[in-house]
Amino acid sequence: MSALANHTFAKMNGIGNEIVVVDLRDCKAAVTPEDARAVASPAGVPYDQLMVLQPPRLSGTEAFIRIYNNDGSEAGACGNGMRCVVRRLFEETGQTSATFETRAGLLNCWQGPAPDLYTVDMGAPKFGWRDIPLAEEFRDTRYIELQVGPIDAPVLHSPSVVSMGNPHAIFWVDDVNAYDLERFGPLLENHPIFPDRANITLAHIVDRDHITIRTWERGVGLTKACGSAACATAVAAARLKRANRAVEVTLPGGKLMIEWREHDDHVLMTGTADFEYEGRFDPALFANVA
Ligand SMILES: N[C@H](CCC[C@H](N)C(=O)O)C(=O)O
Repeated sequence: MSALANHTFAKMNGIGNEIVVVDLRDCKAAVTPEDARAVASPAGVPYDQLMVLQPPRLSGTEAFIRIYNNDGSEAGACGNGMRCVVRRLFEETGQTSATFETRAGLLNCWQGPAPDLYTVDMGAPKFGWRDIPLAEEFRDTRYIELQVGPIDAPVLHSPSVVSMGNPHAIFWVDDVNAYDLERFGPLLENHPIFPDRANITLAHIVDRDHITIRTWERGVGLTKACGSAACATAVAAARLKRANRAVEVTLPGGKLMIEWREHDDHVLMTGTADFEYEGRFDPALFANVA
């Protein structure tokens, strides 16, 4: 029987990124990729990421969080999902700050700078080709040799690559809506240069304080928002010296404030998180899951 059968969940969203939060801290069983796919099935609850709270493994942390994409794959980071988890927990407990463990490391989160805003310290970005990871060595990950379209007239080319606990490729363009991301997204997500696949973002630097993005998410597809992509893009733009270290990022579903802090190299992501409804998983959903 699935750990999720009959369990309650919260359907939330982080500026349109569809999130399901499940608290399994009272339960030893873990969620499997098959469970995650069953939840995403037509009879289930539509989501981009399923955020599962498991019992804490480290003292001082609230939970060990596992993050599933709707294809059942697991992600090391999900910025929008973390804000949803944080809002849910803070409303239950009255806390205003907390630390969580994810596969990518420890995340400090707090309410603020306004009551409806939540900030996640996403940790330090990584730029090494093995860290991202890339299949072969690239010394300068500010631009890598990768393109789609005709060889002498590429449609998209030379992305910046960054790990925010998950892999991101950012293509710099003049208009994020001028490209068929549904067509190029899957090609780039699954390109052999990305052994763990990658989240694919189109980014337009409006000015030094403002960037617009659109993202094809690994394991999901087009989403209204991807928090870690906003972080990766802000960092990549600052690294190219084309934007300030604190920027506003506009995504199809809303906006996020991103700051790449100088003193500790950490990236802070601030935005809203919305609660939609609560439910209980129908055990029939998992009938075919071993
Ligand atoms: N929506 C997420 C990212 C999900 C990550 C994922 N698609 C992957 O890396 O596999 C965010 O707000 O950061």
